[in-house]
Amino acid sequence: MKKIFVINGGQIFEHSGGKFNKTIFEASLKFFSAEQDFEVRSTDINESYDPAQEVENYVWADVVIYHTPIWWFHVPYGLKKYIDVVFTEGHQKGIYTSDGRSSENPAINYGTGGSLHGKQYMVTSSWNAPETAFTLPGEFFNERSVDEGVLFGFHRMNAFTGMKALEGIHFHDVEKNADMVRDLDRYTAHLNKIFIPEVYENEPVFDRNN
Ligand SMILES: Cc1cc2nc3c(=O)[nH]c(=O)nc-3n(C[C@H](O)[C@H](O)[C@H](O)COP(=O)(O)OP(=O)(O)OC[C@H]3O[C@@H](n4cnc5c(N)ncnc54)[C@H](O)[C@@H]3O)c2cc1C
Repeated sequence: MKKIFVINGGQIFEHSGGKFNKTIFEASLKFFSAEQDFEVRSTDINESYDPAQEVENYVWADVVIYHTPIWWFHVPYGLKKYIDVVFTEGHQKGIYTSDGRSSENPAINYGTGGSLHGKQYMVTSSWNAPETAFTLPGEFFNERSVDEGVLFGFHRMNAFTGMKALEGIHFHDVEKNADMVRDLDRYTAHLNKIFIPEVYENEPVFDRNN
C-alpha cells in the first residue's frame, strides 16, 4: 500500500481563482482513492492546518504531491507560508535534522541533513505563460524548462529534506486558454504513467508526448 499525501497550493487571490488547481487536486484524490494500492491524505492550504499534523503527514507519506499555480515566478505566498511553518515545525521532528555539515569541514555536505530519505515528491504547476515561452529561442525563459529554471529552488528545497523527485507536469496558458477536459486527460495519463505504468502501457492516452 503506497501512501500519498496531496497538497493543494492553489491559493485564491485576485485573478487566480484557485479553480484550476482545485480541480487537479480533486483529480489526484479521486485517482488514488479509486485504486486499492494507495492510501491518501490531503491538505488544502486555503483551510486552517495544524503544523504538527502536517509534519506527521510528510513522515507518513511515501509520496508527496504538490499542486501549485505560479505567482511572480514562485509558488504563492500561502504555499510558501505553509512550507516555512511546516518545515520549521519539522526541524528535528521528521522533516530535517540539520543542514548536514559538520564543524570539522563546514565547506561540504550542505543540504544532506534531511530526514525524508526514501520518499518521493511530485509537483504540478499552472501558468499564464504559454509553453513556448520556455521552448522557443529568444522567448522569455531563455529555453530553460520549468523545472530547471523557475522551480529550481523548489526542487532543491525538497532535496534538502531527502526526498527525490518524480516527473511532474505543468499546465500552460490556463488563464486565457484553459481546456479542463484536455488537461484532466493529460493529468490522468500522467498519473497512470508514474504510478501505474502497466495501465499506462495498455490504454490509449490523450497525448503521450505532450
Ligand atoms: C499575483 C499573481 C502573480 C502571477 N504571476 C504569474 C507568473 O509569474 N507567471 C505566469 O505565467 N502566471 C502568473 N500568474 C497567473 C497564475 O499562474 C494563474 O492565474 C494560475 O495558474 C491559475 O490557476 P488557478 O488554480 O487560480 O485557476 P483559475 O484562475 O481558477 O482558473 C483558470 C481558468 O481555468 C478554467 N477552469 C478552472 N477550473 C475549471 C473547471 N473545473 N472546469 C472548467 N474550466 C476550469 C477557467 O477557464 C478559468 O478561467 C499570476 C497570478 C497572480 C494572481
